[in-house]
Amino acid sequence: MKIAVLGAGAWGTALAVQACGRHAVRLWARDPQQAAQMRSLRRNQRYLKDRVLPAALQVGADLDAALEHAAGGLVVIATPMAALPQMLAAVRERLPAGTPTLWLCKGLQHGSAQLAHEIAQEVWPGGPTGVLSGPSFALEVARGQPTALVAASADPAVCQRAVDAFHGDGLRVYTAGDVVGVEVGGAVKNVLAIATGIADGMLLDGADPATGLGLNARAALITRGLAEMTRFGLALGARPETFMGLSGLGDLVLTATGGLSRNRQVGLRLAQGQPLALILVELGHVAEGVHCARSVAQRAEALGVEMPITQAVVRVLEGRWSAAQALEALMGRDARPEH
Ligand SMILES: NC(=O)C1=CN([C@@H]2O[C@H](COP(=O)(O)OP(=O)(O)OC[C@H]3O[C@@H](n4cnc5c(N)ncnc54)[C@H](O)[C@@H]3O)[C@@H](O)[C@H]2O)C=CC1
Ligand SMILES: O=C(CO)COP(=O)(O)O
Repeated sequence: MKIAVLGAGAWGTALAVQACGRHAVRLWARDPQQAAQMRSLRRNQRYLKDRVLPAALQVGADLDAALEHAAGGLVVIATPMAALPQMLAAVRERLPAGTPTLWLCKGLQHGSAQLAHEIAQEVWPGGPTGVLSGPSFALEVARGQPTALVAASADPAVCQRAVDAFHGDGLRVYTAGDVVGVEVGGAVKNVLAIATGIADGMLLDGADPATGLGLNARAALITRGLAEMTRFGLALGARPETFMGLSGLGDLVLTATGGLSRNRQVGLRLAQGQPLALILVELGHVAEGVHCARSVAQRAEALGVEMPITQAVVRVLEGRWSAAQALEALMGRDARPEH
């Protein structure tokens, strides 16, 4: 199969590397200098430096050439959420016959608070599109470590194309029809990973500094966070079982507890009092939870859905609350039935 991966960050590079053993893969980087460096060093020095790029992987900065390569095969949009509308518009314009297209980004659009498939409905109505999500740190996939993903689309043929492209060689690709649920899981888990990072980074008198507020607190945040994610998703029309799957509980556990998570790292450093702007510069990668926390909170509020952990993360990100104030607010809420 001919595959174009649009976006040469950590995740796009990892999936391109994974697929190029069996398919003709072309990886598009928006920066010509980065593309040239990747071709000469056979490494993505900026975003995924630990993995040598296989000789078979083509890398370039010509978007037209990448899309032409993928005609009739598969397009994978691997940019952050912010670039999704322009990427979808490019695919629609340059591949008018319609080539199956998946996005990997996890979030809600800043401002409009739209999920990815809602953007696609506007930019490319009826296009053969879907989402590929699930618990997957790029570095582990690039190293060939076992990983399970889920491809979701209203069109089963798009899911099948994702399976044909990526299933095998250490990757399992499950399929689903619940696009809303899969996208909500991927977006909200990033916000919750910031929350657990904050909790794990806080210092409490008499507690082990290595575990911050403690393991009990972390488990409570993950569980109550899952309840928030599920409430929000159900209000948007998702199916409850999706939140027990790879893109819900699976990705939440990975990102909230895994040291490789950028969103978790943001939380850990916020708890130490570091300024957000500095954290983001030093991170050098996108942390989607930072960009979408406010959109999640706004959309939840409009739907009448309570998301107290998300609200607390928004206030900490915006500098309106310290980590200690967020803790006090969450622990001070009235008692209630669990379900
Ligand atoms: N890194 C990971 O382990 C995983 C990441 N994701 C999601 O995939 C998306 C991309 O993440 P990463 O590759 O890790 O990010 P990254 O920060 O490593 O790289 C982002 C890439 O997108 C490019 N980019 C940024 N703005 C762009 C624009 N306007 N137009 C074109 N390209 C643009 C950058 O040049 C860079 O190549 C995010 O939504 C992330 O949440 C999903 C699963 C795993
Ligand atoms: O989505 C991811 C893993 O599934 C990556 O999470 P981070 O963006 O927090 O690193």
